[in-house]
Amino acid sequence: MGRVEEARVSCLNLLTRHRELLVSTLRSIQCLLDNLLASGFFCEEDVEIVQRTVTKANQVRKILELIQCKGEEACEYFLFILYKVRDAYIDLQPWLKEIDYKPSRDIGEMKVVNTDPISRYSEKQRHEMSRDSSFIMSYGQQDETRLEELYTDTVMELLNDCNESLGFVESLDQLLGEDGVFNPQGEIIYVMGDAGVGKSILLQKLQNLWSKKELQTDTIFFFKFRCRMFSIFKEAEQMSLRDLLFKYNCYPDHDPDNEVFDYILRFPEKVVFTFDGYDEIQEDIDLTNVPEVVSPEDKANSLQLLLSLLCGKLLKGSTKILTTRTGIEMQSRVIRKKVVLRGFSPDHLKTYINLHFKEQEHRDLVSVQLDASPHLCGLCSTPLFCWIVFKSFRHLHTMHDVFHLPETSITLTDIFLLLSEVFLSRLVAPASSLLKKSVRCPSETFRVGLRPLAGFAKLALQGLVRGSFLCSREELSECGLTEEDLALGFLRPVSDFDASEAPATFEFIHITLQSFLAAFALVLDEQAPGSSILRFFTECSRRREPCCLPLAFCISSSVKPSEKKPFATNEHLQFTNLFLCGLLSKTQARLMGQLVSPVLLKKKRALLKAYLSTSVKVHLEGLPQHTADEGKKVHVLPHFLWILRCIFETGSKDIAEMTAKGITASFIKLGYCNVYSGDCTAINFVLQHRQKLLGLDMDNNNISDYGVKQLQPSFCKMTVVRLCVNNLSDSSIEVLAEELCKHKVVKVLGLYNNNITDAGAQLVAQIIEECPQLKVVKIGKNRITSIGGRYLANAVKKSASIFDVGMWGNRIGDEGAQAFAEALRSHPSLTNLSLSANGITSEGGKCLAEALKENSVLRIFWLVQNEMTDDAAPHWAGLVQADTGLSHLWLISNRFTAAGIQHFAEALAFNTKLKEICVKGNQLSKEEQQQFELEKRLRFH
Ligand SMILES: Nc1ncnc2c1ncn2[C@@H]1O[C@H](COP(=O)(O)OP(=O)(O)OP(=O)(O)O)[C@@H](O)[C@H]1O
Repeated sequence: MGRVEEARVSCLNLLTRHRELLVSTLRSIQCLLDNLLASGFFCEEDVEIVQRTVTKANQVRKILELIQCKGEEACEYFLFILYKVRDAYIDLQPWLKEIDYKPSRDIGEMKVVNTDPISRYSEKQRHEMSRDSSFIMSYGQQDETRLEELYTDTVMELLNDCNESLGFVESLDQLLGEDGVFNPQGEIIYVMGDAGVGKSILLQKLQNLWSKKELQTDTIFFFKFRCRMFSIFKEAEQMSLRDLLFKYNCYPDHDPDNEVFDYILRFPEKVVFTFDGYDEIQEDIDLTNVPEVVSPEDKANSLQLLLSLLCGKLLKGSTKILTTRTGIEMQSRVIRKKVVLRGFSPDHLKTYINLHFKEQEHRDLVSVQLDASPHLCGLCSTPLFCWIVFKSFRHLHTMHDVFHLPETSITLTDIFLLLSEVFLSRLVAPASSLLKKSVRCPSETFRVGLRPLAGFAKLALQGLVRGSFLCSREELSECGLTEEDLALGFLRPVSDFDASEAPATFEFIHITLQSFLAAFALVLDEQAPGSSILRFFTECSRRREPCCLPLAFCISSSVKPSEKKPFATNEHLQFTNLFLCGLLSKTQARLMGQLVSPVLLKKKRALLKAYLSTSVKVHLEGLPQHTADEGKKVHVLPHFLWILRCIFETGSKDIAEMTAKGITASFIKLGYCNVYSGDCTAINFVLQHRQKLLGLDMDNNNISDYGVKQLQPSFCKMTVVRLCVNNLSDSSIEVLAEELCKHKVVKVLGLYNNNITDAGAQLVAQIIEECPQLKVVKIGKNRITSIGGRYLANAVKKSASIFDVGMWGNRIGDEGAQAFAEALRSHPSLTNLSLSANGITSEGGKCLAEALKENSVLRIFWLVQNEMTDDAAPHWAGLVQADTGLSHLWLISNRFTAAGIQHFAEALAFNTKLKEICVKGNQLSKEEQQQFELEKRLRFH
């Protein structure tokens, strides 16, 4: 008997032998019946017989009975269905594997149609998601762009739980994968980013890829939610998990036995959720009395369901991507990995220009204008602002033939005025092509559009005061807005899950636009007392702790949120303040003077000026200061940055001058303040008025080369320039070298963890050589090889001021080490040097040890994570024995064995100055390590 024949025989037998298993496990009966009928193994009557049988188990028994009567081929086809429709018969897959089921050639050619509810539901989701995600949101339903025609990658950085960089995400697949997971027990992929940086678009792209099966994942269900949607559900409305998934997302058709939901509960790892805009959850939900949801059947408040999903009380193991504005904190224990979006890099920006403008002429025009303005480039690194600028450029260019982007000091207010002008220009749009080349006159456009503009502004302000991003038709008409006004583009409808009626709920196309319009309302309001323009300043200046209460509540039910507004984030209010400053600036006086009484405008401007002139001083005085080597040092809060942004927006030199005077500290720490390149113009705007020298620590921000260019005029007074972890390339170092070498006041230069190569290292070497006060240089974790290492070592050799050099995590190798050895021989000032993680072997190590014997100044030396072996050990032991003055020697994680380490142990007896020598992480057993520690202790005490 041939193999095929054998297999056939075994199929029939198999069904008999494993009948019990099949009866107890088989689900999705309908799919079996559909295929057996379509293939002709069953007739209509067979199907009816099965369907007439009452319980599922009996239905399976009946099918088996019938199929076995039909013979071997039918039995094999039956198995083939189980094999082909994997998702529906997932429980039987291990069994098929165990019996080593392989379809015969004949059967393998037969058709199997997947009519299983689970697969159908997945297909339905893919279909709907493809439809919903294919276009970038429609602005005023006037122009839609296909996602794939405009989507451009952005910079995505992985962070650990302490917000330290773990590198960059290279592809969207990687976002879902294991890279950067710092807490495997955590459930949430936490994506943070500033306003308009592209969080929603990123999710949309993921959804689109999944819908086309182009995302590397074996998940079969995808549920997308916008967090602000949870405000649509009435507080009193109780719903179950099933409702949330099916009623408010996508309904499974033809699923009489609830197989889809059962499947989701059984295999949560097959489900992806995206929750967009955690920061947008509204504030007035009282969580205190809501019970924790742990059962998928229980009804609960929708927000409670959301929180239970997020922290894994429901559907544990499902993939959850949550986006939020930067600054909203969440407990690390529920976070699996953290990603921060940094916007467009210069290369991304180029790609985006090419996608956005089809005409080469426009591409060239925009590129030239951008190249001329690093400030504009900085703003355009935020995709939303970039989109507005480009869209306005295109629109105004077509309408008026010639249009240039605003040049030097374009502000965010300018950008949103431009967007409003584009929207309002629809009211004055030329009817004939003759008028097409009309002269652009923004004030006329705003004057004509004042009624709807004032209406939208009022609506925006009302929403902000209420803490709401959504508005109803009634609210629209209360603000005097008509159906036609909707077509201007400021608002878009929100799906309220009842497609049968005209949309009843609307939202502004972007929250930042709502903030802008709210500021407009504050300026336009002639009734309220002038001082009411400052209402949001007062609210924002109150210091808040980062909020993570809702999830604390989820993790431990004993924690009760004490604050009434647990989700509050005030960023949209900060934006309103910023736009207020812009609208009241002198630059906009002509435009605004046409819309509001000039007297009132003047009064409001005076109030604002008085407030801003003192606010930095007041803010700084309220912060703890301490005195360090560099003088009075203060670590500011992000609110400080907002004040600077506001001051820049006013464009007032007077205010900037007063602010600069108000900074009494000589060292400001702006680390982890979320400074992005566009902010550097604001910082520079104030700092250029400062007379005295200043240290500025801007480590761990998102400054990039554009930002450094913006700061150029301020470097002349900077004694401390700390720009670690800021995505800088060599072109930033060019700017620094030019300025720092010219002014020679710099004492500390921090460039750790950027993208500096040998060319940049050569420029840093120049700074070391030419700046006589420079003491500290941190340039670790860049891309410096032996070439750059040599430049730096030669510069260090010549410098008489430098005492601390950090080179950790480059690739200078033995050649670089040898150059440093030369520099170290009797160096007069260097006391602290790190050459850790630089690929240095025994060869380089020996040179360093020998050179150090002639140096009595160096105190601390780091050679951690290199590749030295035992043959270098006697040289280091010799150094220890020479008792040069070295107090700390770190040789952790090299390749010394116990034999090598023995040299150190012996040398210790001759040393009087060493306070620490650490050799952990070498090739020592636990006992050998303990022995060394013991000998160390004997010597040190
Ligand atoms: N990767 C991208 N490629 C092309 N355009 C983008 C990209 N990201 C964002 N945009 C543009 O910027 C606009 C705003 O982006 P998005 O709504 O995703 O920002 P966001 O980070 O969610 O902002 P917010 O926090 O204020 O809600 C988009 O409508 C789109 O025009």
